[in-house]
Amino acid sequence: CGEELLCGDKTLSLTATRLMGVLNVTPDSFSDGGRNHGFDQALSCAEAMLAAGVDIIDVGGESTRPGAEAVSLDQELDRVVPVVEAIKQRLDVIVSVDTSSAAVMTEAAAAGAGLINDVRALQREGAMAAAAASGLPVCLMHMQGQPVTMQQAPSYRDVQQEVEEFLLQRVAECHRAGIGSDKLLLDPGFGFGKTVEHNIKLFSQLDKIGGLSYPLLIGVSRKSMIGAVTGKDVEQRLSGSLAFAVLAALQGAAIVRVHDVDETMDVLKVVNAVAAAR
Ligand SMILES: Nc1nc2[nH]c(SCCc3ccc(S(N)(=O)=O)cc3)nc2c(=O)[nH]1
Repeated sequence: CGEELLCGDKTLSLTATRLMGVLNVTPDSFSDGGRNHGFDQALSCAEAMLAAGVDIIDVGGESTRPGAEAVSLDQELDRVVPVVEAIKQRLDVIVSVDTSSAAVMTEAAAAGAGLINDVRALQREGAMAAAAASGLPVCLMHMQGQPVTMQQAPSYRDVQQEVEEFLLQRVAECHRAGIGSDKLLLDPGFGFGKTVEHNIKLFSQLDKIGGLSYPLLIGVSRKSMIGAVTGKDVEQRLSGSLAFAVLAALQGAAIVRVHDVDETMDVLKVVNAVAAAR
């Protein structure tokens, strides 16, 4: 895959595994017990993440955890756009917008977002055109079903093959819309319509998806697959999350998406230092 990603007015070097910090601006985000990230809290959180060394801050206004209800477009716009704008104006960091809605992509791009992170891989009405018009790089993620029901009965013939086929299909659609390969990242979507077994199997074969020669974005931080393996609940999943971050980086992930940025930054510095010495 290319060595650099053009993210609006900033470039992201992909020669080492990069860090994306999660900034939930939803009242019921899954990992912080619903502590409502108001505007001021969001900004100070963003500052702290930048101080920790994150390369990207991912701003999401729709909770897409299992069982999450849909959010209105206006709610999402009100939550996301002011935060993207403020971070862009005050901090020197790439802002990604975690959205599936065309209008949020357009508004966030105008407000300075440098990356579109769509858990629905541009399948919503108008999303493909909005992403193409923004000129921004896009992360295409696999999800089976929709958040409200996706964990009820996930099933695959061959999870790795089906996720790969889906992502390649979305890549072809992007090419048809004029979004070049240099603007695409792929993501298997851990926890999005998959059992723990599906997630672990998928994780063990990351190199096969990475072999598609697109940069991979990996998001397993604090997810239930860690809980299943360690027996720990969501506040106690730091060690498990760090282990998965190391394993993702060792398998060539371009970006890891995490909540615990301080700790993961140190882990990636160690992994990248050893990788660079090879
Ligand atoms: N590209 C990308 N964007 C993402 N945005 C999110 S939000 C997480 C929603 C969630 C929470 C918890 C579980 S669970 N049941 O596995 O613990 C699943 C999904 N995640 C990702 C991800 O991975 N990639």
